Amino acid sequence: MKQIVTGGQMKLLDSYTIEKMGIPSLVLMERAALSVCQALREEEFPLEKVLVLCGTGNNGADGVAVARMLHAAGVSVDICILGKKDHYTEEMRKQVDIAENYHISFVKNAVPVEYTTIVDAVFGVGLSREVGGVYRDTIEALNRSDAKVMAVDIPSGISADTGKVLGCAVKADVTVTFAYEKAGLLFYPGASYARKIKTADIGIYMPPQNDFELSIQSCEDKDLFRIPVRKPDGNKGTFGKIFLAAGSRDISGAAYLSACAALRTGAGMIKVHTRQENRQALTTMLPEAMYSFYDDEEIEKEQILEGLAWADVIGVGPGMGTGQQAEDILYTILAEGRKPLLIDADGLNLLAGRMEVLAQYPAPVIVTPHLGEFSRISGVSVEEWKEAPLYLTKRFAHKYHLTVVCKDSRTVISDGSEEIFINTSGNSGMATAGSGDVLSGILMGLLAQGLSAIDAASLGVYFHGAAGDMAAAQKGEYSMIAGDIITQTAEILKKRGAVL
Ligand SMILES: NC(=O)C1=CN([C@@H]2O[C@H](COP(=O)(O)OP(=O)(O)OC[C@H]3O[C@@H](n4cnc5c(N)ncnc54)[C@H](OP(=O)(O)O)[C@@H]3O)[C@@H](O)[C@H]2O)[C@@H](O)CC1
Ligand SMILES: [K+]
Repeated sequence: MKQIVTGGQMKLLDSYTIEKMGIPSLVLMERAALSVCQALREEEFPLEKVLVLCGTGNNGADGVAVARMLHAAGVSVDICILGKKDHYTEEMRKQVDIAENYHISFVKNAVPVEYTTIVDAVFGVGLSREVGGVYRDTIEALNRSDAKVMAVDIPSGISADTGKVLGCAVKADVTVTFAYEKAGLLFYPGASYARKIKTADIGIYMPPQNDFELSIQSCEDKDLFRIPVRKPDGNKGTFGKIFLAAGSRDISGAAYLSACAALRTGAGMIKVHTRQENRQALTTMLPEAMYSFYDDEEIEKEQILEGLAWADVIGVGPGMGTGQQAEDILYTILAEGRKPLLIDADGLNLLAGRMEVLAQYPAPVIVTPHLGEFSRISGVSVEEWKEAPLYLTKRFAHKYHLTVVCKDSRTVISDGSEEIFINTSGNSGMATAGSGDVLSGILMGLLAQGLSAIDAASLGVYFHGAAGDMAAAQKGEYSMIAGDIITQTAEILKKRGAVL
């Protein structure tokens, strides 16, 4: 698991390290600048003629230190400072004094096209408002040049908290970020502006007890090993039983993908409750599942109650439609279910405006809305969510005691506690029909094997994205389809099994 921070949190960690631990600010800065110089070499930046563009804060001071190190190594480098002298931080003043002692060239109006490499040290985590005036003109000229661009800490103009472009922003080729990745480097469009991210250890201290309102985490490949080990003496019951209400008249694809993904993730058994018309298709495509069917007459409440009593995990929604029967099934499950419950797709649309009914549910509930559905069930507009994705997801999860998987290019997962997750696996090829049904199946499969709701959700979303990345590597982002994600799920679990 990787720790991610907001801009504000990073500033607190900087101050804590300097004031409480006693490491001088200039020492941190020296390490920061060294890591940028090292990355310039590792990434083979063309260092024939380098421009370091600096702001007046400590990001600018990092830049001046980088220029000094390049100069000392014999590189031809110019420093251009945007902003007034009286705005310099103490560190910036100091770095400029040192650079002057080295007789480094300072230029007033840099022309970006004249350089082979540009180091962007205009704004870091201290960016506080829209970028305009000379800053905007210079950043736009930089983006038009052919120079290779290295961003110091974060591309200038990107919000460290949301990844939004504040007015305009530097398009970097590589970003060296200090101590921890900033949330704004993960969320889009920030992630596209940062391109390749390298995280440098500069000696920042993370106190064991901090007062952060949010502890932001991001899963990594090694977290896949937290998928439960398979007991050699286990039987079908050991690996969990799922009751899934899915599909509607002649719509069987979503039910198939979800049920298949749950079984491929390792669930012991699944029973699908669906419309009579799907019988032939589903029993042919997935004979491994069990089924109960309903028709026009009634939703077969007895069969639902039997399924709910039998199952360890309940799922509702994929391809179910929003008609009266779907609503009756959902509300039967909400009234009678006693096991962890996953609500997806149409199940969520049926809940819009009535979220309080979930408060009575006696076991953990996971909801998996995409951003549009989240907006419908929470009343938060998509634009509002983009301004504060972490806070708004957490607030909603906390209000209704849910585990929320808010699906977007960077899915956010929260159970309302201070620990919140941003997912970084996956690709645009996964924006394909049925991909969400596969995710719901994976989450049910992990719940069935005993993971808690937040572990199943955070790990399952990462797992789904990792399988999607493998599918894209094989089929390409254009051509991959949801079934390919299930195939690759199996490949990942095969490797996981082989390590045991
Ligand atoms: N010792 C440390 O703390 C360490 C810090 N480190 C580095 O410091 C960075 C953080 O430094 P920081 O806090 O000084 O903020 P920074 O990002 O330079 O920007 C603030 C400046 O920008 C200005 N400004 C803001 N928005 C603006 C706008 N839209 N348009 C115009 N101006 C705008 C703002 O001006 P003001 O608001 O005061 O007018 C202020 O002058 C961090 O990212 C890392 O690189 C590392 O070296 C490790 C050790
Ligand atoms: K920067």
